[in-house]
Amino acid sequence: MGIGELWSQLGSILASIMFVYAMYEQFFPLHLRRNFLTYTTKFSTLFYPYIQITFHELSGEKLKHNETYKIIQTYLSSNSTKGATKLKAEVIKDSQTPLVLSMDDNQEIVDEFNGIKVWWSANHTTSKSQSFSYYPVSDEKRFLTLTFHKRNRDVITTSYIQHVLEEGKAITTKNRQLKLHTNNPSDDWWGSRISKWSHTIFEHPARFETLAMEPEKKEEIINDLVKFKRGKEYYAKIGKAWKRGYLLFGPPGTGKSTMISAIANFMNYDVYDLELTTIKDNNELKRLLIDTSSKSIIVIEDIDCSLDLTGQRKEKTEKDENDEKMDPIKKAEKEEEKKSKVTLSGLLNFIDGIWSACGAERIIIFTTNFVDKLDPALIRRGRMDKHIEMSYCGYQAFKVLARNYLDVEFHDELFPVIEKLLGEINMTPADVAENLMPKSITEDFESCLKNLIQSLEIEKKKVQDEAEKDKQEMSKEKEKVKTKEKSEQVKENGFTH
Ligand SMILES: Nc1ncnc2c1ncn2[C@@H]1O[C@H](COP(=O)(O)OP(=O)(O)OP(=O)(O)O)[C@@H](O)[C@H]1O
Ligand SMILES: [Mg+2]
Repeated sequence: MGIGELWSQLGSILASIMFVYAMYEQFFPLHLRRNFLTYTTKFSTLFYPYIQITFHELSGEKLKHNETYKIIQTYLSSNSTKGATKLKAEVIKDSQTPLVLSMDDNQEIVDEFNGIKVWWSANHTTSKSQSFSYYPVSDEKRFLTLTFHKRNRDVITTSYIQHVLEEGKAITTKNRQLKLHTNNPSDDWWGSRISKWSHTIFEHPARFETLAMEPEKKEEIINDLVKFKRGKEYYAKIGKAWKRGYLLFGPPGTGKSTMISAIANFMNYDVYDLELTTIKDNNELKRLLIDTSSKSIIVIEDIDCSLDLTGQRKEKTEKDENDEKMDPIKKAEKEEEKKSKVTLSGLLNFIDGIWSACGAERIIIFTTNFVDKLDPALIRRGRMDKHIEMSYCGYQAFKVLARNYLDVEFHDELFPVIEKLLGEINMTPADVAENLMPKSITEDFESCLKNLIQSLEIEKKKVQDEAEKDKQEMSKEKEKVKTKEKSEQVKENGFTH
């Protein structure tokens, strides 16, 4: 029997004595009864050296589930499996560890904080009231009791409870299954009953360890993210909303989307994939933002194709040139997007307007293939705090892919050849990865490396041929100019040399 339980039993004995006393109350005058009660209460608090705090499962008039109770339960579940002898198993929704063990009723566990011992017990009471109510009320009321010594009152009520809540929240976040949200077309937002976002479980396997890029650059991004995650006090101190913007830019297939997944897994954040095309106006954009949760990444992919944000300060010829380079799917999407009335200023407000500070710990990521074409206002520092270039595959990035795809760290003969070729040829990590992938289960790693070398050589030849062609055309062009100049000279002077 734990100390908390012992004292609560002593309390019940005292209550029984008082009950017996009440039965005989008619034999005692009122003033004597009052004095007796006052002195017994004083007596018990004088000698009872412990304080108890209870946390109820249901709270408020409508008996809603109490968030604090759940958080404490999560905190205790990581300790209770060690301390309690009777455990309760529960299935938790949206958790990576669906079966959670917690201490059963009337069990007690001991916790320690800065050398101070505290006791937690799980209890319940069963009410006998049968009153009719519109809100179905459970007869059983559960609560957790925290017992500690009076002398530790300050530490427990301030630091310890705070520590329990923070730890509990962190465990909940860690065990939580990540979600990928996409915005529903506003025509479907029926009043407030249909959610603005739909979600699915986010299970992308991308990690920073499997992301192919230069190690120093990767390290820099990881450090930036860690600093951001731990930056609650810092952001409060400098008076800035706790959010950070990343702009990922680079050619198709260099890993921008993969990087977003790696960031989500690393930070343990939900992803909100914002499809601007289905948003009718700035007001809808604002409503969507308000409906996102903290600890999340809001992503706008291919911002250059989203709306006409890029076209506002762009000359027509440049635009046409981009449209030609763009793949047909993106082009069709762009046409569709023109229906939306979201404007550049609406988007800027979305990023750093006054209501973008509702909720905290959020990362906003834009991706683009054409960074130079974006409106500078959209990507200036402070909005997009970090600009990350995702580039063609270098040797270090190739080594990561070779490890991922072939489990090979080095090859004396083939790695140096690949290093040289990657120095000469631009190939995206997506293409390198495709070449490294074994084409059959019998294909060995050497053959895959040779496939890559072959593709790089074909690419090199193509580049050389094109350069040669360009050179020839240039000299033809020069020749033409020369001949033209000569014939003009002849016309002017009326003779030839
Ligand atoms: N840096 C990388 N590291 C690991 N894998 C990569 C990397 N870049 C590309 N890949 C591989 O190539 C595929 C395509 O990459 P991804 O979709 O991330 O490119 P992207 O830059 O987003 O392209 P787009 O501009 O067309 O959207 C990925 O599924 C991944 O397998
Ligand atoms: Mg992408």
